Parts: sequence; structure tokens; C-alpha cells
Amino acid sequence: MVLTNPFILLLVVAGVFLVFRIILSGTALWFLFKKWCRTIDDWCHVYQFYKIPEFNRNFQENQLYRKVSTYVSSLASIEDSDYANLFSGKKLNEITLELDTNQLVYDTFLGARVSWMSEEKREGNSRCKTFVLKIKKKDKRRILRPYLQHIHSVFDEIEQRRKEVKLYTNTETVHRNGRWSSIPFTHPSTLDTVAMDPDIKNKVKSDLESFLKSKQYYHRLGRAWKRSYLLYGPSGTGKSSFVAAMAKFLCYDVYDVDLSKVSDDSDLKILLLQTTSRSVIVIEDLDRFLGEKSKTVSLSGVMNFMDGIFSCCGEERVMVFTMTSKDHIDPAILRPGRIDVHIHFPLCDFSAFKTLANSYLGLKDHKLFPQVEEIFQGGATLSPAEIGEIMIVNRSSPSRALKSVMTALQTNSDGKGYGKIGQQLSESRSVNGRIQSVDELGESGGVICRESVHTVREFRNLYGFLRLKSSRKSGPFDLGSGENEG
Ligand SMILES: Nc1ncnc2c1ncn2[C@@H]1O[C@H](COP(=O)(O)OP(=O)(O)OP(=O)(O)O)[C@@H](O)[C@H]1O
Ligand SMILES: [Mg+2]
Repeated sequence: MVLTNPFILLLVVAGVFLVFRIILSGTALWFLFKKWCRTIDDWCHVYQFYKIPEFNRNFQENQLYRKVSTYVSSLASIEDSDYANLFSGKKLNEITLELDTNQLVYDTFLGARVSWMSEEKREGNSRCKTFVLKIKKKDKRRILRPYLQHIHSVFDEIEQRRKEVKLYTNTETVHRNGRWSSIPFTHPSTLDTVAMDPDIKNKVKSDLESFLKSKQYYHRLGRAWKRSYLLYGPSGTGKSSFVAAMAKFLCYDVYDVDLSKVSDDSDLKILLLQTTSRSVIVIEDLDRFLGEKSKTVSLSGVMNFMDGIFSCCGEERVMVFTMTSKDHIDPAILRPGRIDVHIHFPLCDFSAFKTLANSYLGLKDHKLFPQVEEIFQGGATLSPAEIGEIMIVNRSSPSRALKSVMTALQTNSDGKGYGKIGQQLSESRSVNGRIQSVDELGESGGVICRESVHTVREFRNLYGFLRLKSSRKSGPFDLGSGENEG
């Protein structure tokens, strides 16, 4: 009723507008207040200024300028500067912020506040940009060197993330780049697309992250800064895909060593010397190679390679070895320090199946899922690669895909067809990525015998591992085999 009166309506609109304006100016006032506080604080201190020009006296590019520019653009506080330039980045949808001329950006390091100003000078036709770093004199000695070091590290990390990852393969002939030839690494696998126990995946992720941050630690210990992983499990369980995913996660180049093209131990040594830092060095199917009667590379050649003692600088190398099974492998190969992390890749269980159904068919749930689960609980299994293939072929009809998977699982568990898989089942049977105990296998008929042998062996390994654990605080850890769930 009251709002029908145009005068009152006008008053209400004006009131709302006023409140809105006060709120807005309140925030603006708060910004202004903070700015004044900073200015007053600036008056109370004596500062040291450092200029970082874009070019040196010989008009060559100053590398430090480039690093500082990248670093300043990465600061979250750049969004608070009054003017910043927006540019599209190298990657799709990437947008980068760059500080505009005469703008200030603040940073905090080791409890000290510093600021960066971007300046531009014109001399004739040329212009020279400069960054000016402002540090309180009282903080200068304490933070300047570590701060510059910090800028270097952040820059390296950003560059690493930006660069194109390459896949190197060794050849028998020598190229311009030595024994390795490279192509862009475009494998589509990521840590998200590999179906595996989420706990294990997270452990590997944090292990890789802590490796990246451990340069000083490794150097203090006088050890090569490398970490070795063993991925083992039946064929088609995602080992190679996981290597690709690890490399992508780290943004490291991949060196795929084909041992059949290595002529002897010293040849392997040369190959390792020709790898660059920040790379993943992979040897696939190591068990198959070691099992060969006439090998060109000796066991000690392989072990020296694994130790990384020949890697000239020993810097930031991740080594990955894949195997179907580690049962017949010389324990010296698997000893702590040579292989730091063991990751088991089991055949598919229901939870891995659901991940595959989600990524291949876009199914989060389906009315056939309980039936599929029942079949898995009955002990049937296939490799993720086989299930993936069935899903791809039937992707136009999710129900048909699930029915086909069920049929394949049943056929396999009946022992009909899928000869290869039947054999793998007896070699490595797992539920949720853990080797089953004798008790858990009570119902599964003929597999019990072999499985119990396996379990005894696993128990021995566990015993060995526990002894190791008690004598070493930081040893290797085994993910997914049930030997060590720490
Ligand atoms: N755990 C998994 N999650 C998602 N996809 C998988 C998984 N395992 C296998 N695949 C799919 O199956 C195919 C084969 O996988 P991959 O080559 O990684 O297996 P593998 O363990 O290395 O086998 P092999 O021992 O025979 O070399 C890939 O296309 C991959 O996408
Ligand atoms: Mg493989």
C-alpha cells in the first residue's frame, strides 16, 4: 500500500542506494586506511633499494629480471595492486597478471615485509624496464640472500610446470643429441584417470611432493637426489599408465630405457650420463630382462644403474621399474635404497571397476552395480585393461557394457577362456589391492594351494621387512601389497 505512493517509493529507493553507497565506501575507506598505515610505517623505517634492470650494460638480457618478473606475477598480492596487466598464458584458458609501471606489490619473507615496484625509463627510442626491491635496512642482512634463493626456486618450479614434457627413447645409433631421441610426451594418463586404491594414490602423490622439496635433505646426507619406485602386478593393470601419470604430475621428461638396445654395462652407464636432471627414468619389464639367459647387461650393471652413482650430478631423478611379479627377483635388486617404494597393481576389484565405469561410461551408479559387486565378491576378476576394452567397445550402451563385463567376469571365474587371465589369477590374487589371507580364500577352491604358498612367501617378506623397519627409520615403503600398510 505504502509503496504505491511515488514519494515514499522514491524515498525507499534513495535509502537503499545510500546504504549500498555507505557499504561500498566503507570497503574503499578500509583500503585507504590500510594504505595510509603502510605509508606511515614506511616513514618510520630506513630502506635499502635494489634495482634489477631488464638489460645489463652490454644490452644483454638480465636473466634475474626475467626470474623476478615471473616471481612477482606469481604473488597472490599482485591482485591487490591498483593496476595490473592481463595476458593470456601459453596454456589454454591460462591468464597471467603482470605488474603495471609504477605499481607496488608487497611480499612477506621470513617475517619481513618487502615490496616490488615496476619502473620504466625511456632513453631515446629504447625503453628499459626495471624492478626495484625495497627492504628494511634492519632486515637486509638476514633475508636478502635467502630471499633471492627463494625467487630462483619459485621461478624454476614455475618454468618446470610450463615446459613441454618429452619422451626420450634410446637408439642403437648415435644422434646429434647422443643416444636418446625425443618426441613430445602426450600420453593421456593422469593420476586421476588411473583406477587404484585412493589411499595408495594419495600416498604416492605426497611421496612425490615431498621428494620434490627434499633437495637440501638429500645433499646433507651426501646421497644422490633420486627416488626409485617399483610398480609390479599382472599385465594390463595400469603400470605404464601410472608411470606416465607420475611424469605428468612432476612435469618431468621421461627416459624410457630399452635394455635390448643396450650393448653392455658401459653402454648403460653412458645412457644414464646423457639423461638430464628432473626426469623420470623408466625400465619396463625388468623381471623379464633379468630372467633372460643371455643378457647384454650384467646384474651389477643394472644395480649400479639403479643406484644412480653414475648420474653425473645425481640431481632430481625419479627411477621407475615395472615387473609382473617380484617373486623370482634377486633380493639385492629390491633392497632398500635401491628401490624406495613398492607399489602393487592388482587385478580389478569392485571399487576399481566403479572408477573405470565412471571414466569410460560416465556412470556413477547403475542398477546392475549390485550384481557386478556380487560377482567380484565371488572372486572373479579381470585386468582393468580388459574391463576398459569391453567398456570402450560398448560405450554407446552402458547397460550392454555392464552385462558384457559381467559375462566376461563369469566366464573368467569359471575357468573358461581368458587362459592368460586364469593364470594371472593364481599368481596374484587380490581384493582391494591386498593379497588375500588363507582364511579369506576359504571359498575359492583350487586357488587356495598356490595362494597359500604365495601367502607364506608374502609373510616371509613381511617378516624381512619388519626387521628392516626396526633397523632403519626411513626405509622403503610398500604400497598395496599388504606387506606394509604403514
Ligand atoms: N588401473 C587402471 N586404470 C585405468 N585404466 C587402466 C588401468 N589399468 C589399465 N588401464 C588401461 O589399460 C591399458 C593398458 O594399461 P597399461 O599399459 O598401463 O598396463 P600395464 O600394467 O603396463 O600392462 P603391461 O604389464 O602389459 O605392460 C591402458 O590403455 C590403460 O588406460
Ligand atoms: Mg606396461
